[in-house]
Amino acid sequence: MTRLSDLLSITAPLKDCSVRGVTADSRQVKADFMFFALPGVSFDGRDFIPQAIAAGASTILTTRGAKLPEGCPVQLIESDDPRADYARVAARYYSPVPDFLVAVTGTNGKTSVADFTRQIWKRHGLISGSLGTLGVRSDLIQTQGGLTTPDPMLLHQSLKQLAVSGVTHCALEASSHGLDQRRLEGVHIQAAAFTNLTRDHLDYHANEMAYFKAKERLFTEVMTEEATAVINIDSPHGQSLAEKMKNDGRALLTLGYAEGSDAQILAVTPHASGLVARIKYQAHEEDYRIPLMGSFQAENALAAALLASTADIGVRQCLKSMESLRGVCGRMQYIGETAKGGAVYVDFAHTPDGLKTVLEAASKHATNSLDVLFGCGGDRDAGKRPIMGEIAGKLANRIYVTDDNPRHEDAAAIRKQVMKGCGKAQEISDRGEAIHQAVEALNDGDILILAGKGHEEGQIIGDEKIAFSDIHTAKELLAVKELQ
Ligand SMILES: CC(=O)N[C@H]1[C@@H](OP(=O)(O)OP(=O)(O)OC[C@H]2O[C@@H](n3ccc(=O)[nH]c3=O)[C@H](O)[C@@H]2O)O[C@H](CO)[C@@H](O)[C@@H]1O[C@H](C)C(=O)N[C@@H](C)C(=O)N[C@H](CCC(=O)O)C(=O)O
Ligand SMILES: Nc1ncnc2c1ncn2[C@@H]1O[C@H](COP(=O)(O)OP(=O)(O)OP(=O)(O)O)[C@@H](O)[C@H]1O
Ligand SMILES: N[C@H](CCC[C@H](N)C(=O)O)C(=O)O
Ligand SMILES: [Mg+2]
Repeated sequence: MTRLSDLLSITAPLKDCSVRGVTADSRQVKADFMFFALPGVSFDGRDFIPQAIAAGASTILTTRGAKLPEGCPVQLIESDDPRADYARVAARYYSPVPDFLVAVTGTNGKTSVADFTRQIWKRHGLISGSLGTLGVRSDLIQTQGGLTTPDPMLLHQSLKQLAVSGVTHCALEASSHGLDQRRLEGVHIQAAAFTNLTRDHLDYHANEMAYFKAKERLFTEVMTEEATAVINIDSPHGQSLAEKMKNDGRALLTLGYAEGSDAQILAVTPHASGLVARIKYQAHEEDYRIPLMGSFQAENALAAALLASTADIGVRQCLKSMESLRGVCGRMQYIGETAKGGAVYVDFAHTPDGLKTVLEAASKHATNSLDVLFGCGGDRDAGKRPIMGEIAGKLANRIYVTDDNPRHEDAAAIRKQVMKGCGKAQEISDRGEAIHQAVEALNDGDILILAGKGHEEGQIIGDEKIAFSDIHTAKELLAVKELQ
């Protein structure tokens, strides 16, 4: 039985009591629960304090200045940072967790790096897992994802489930929302990686600097003092973060094309079935055959190798393991070829830089036309839409603008904003129909990238999620057999 004193330090007038559950959602409260009343984006959790009390909450933790009804027997705890307290309490509520936890942040590449890190550990005989956009992944557990960095209670519940199943090493994705909302406070992060930072989520963060500052928290406030920072220094933000880590005397491993990186990429040569990356580490140069499509994957694989090495494995051994990596679901995933010889890939590019990166990478493999099909999600950064249109206009030949997850926005209005950037595109609202037309148009040597939805198995329209998958749709069109 959990006691309040197991979850936080209590001093008079607070009294110890049993806690039968912890939640930040009044609708989940039951007798003897601890309720965290958090001001949010759509609601203010403090408005639901009466409901939580009626449902049986025995303790409420919220912002300073909150008042409970006169004579109410419920204990009130005031806090300067109730979200951080919520996460720390969640961490104490669920144990054990895997012994060695690392996290990955950055605009693009988090899922890929987390998954590759899990794979490299496995290769070295460790029982490993990953947790993020794809959900929870280990040899024994596979659950669908919701948020990239889940709500603290779900996060710690998942970490416990992994630990109980034997997982000792786990890589987590740290989203900017998650870091800003303190979802990772209380997680014992022993190494953290930074991939890159480009435009995204400016609907949520005030500007790019605020977006970066949220990501930076992983290194300056969340990871442990002794943790190693693994930083791709090819972007200005990566450079400045690495500088900061150095000045603060933190353990640091840098990577990238940049001269002076601890692990420097000297060249990446694409091949029909993958890449050859020439990497310099401690004055020694070596070619690694990485069986992944898209030259950007060399950076992700290298970040994963360095991150995995922080668990006391030699860097060189981890670098060698890049040669047995498998692609990640929905990230530059090869689906198949049409009868005429056009190749189809599904990718999760949903940011301007992601789209540019994937199209540039694919152009190295296309001997004929490079085609792209994409849309933009609703209730997300609208400013990126015309920019993505422009990028497609510059880098692709046939362009199909279609619906992504419109959520609560007018899908036609979203498409119009994308089309502003690329007049030459065909606009086809129905995504299934658009994929059909795009596949039909392929000729020998063409490459088609279906971008933006990757692994997703649904399309969110309003509050509804209808079953839809780019992967299944394309496989059906190409008559590729599903392995299940
Ligand atoms: C903008 C955002 O990030 N919102 C997240 C946040 O919601 P919030 O705290 O603002 O919640 P709110 O709905 O305003 O409600 C405030 C409080 O009142 C409570 N409440 C509400 C109603 C009620 O009846 N009773 C009650 O107690 C809520 O539980 C909450 O504690 O905290 C919630 C609980 O953890 C999340 O579910 C919710 O994610 C929403 C659904 C979401 O779509 N988030 C996306 C944008 C997100 O987080 N994405 C990132 C980025 C991915 C990437 O890098 O690309 C991710 O990590 O996935
Ligand atoms: N290192 C990279 N640099 C630029 N673009 C990348 C990189 N890695 C992946 N991408 C692009 O971003 C897409 C998403 O990759 P991934 O899922 O690994 O990123 P993520 O950061 O986890 O995304 P999310 O924020 O949605 O969780 C890929 O499908 C690819 O198009
Ligand atoms: N983690 C990203 C995924 C976006 C995927 C894209 N399909 C969309 O819906 O915009 C987000 O929540 O912004
Ligand atoms: Mg992700």
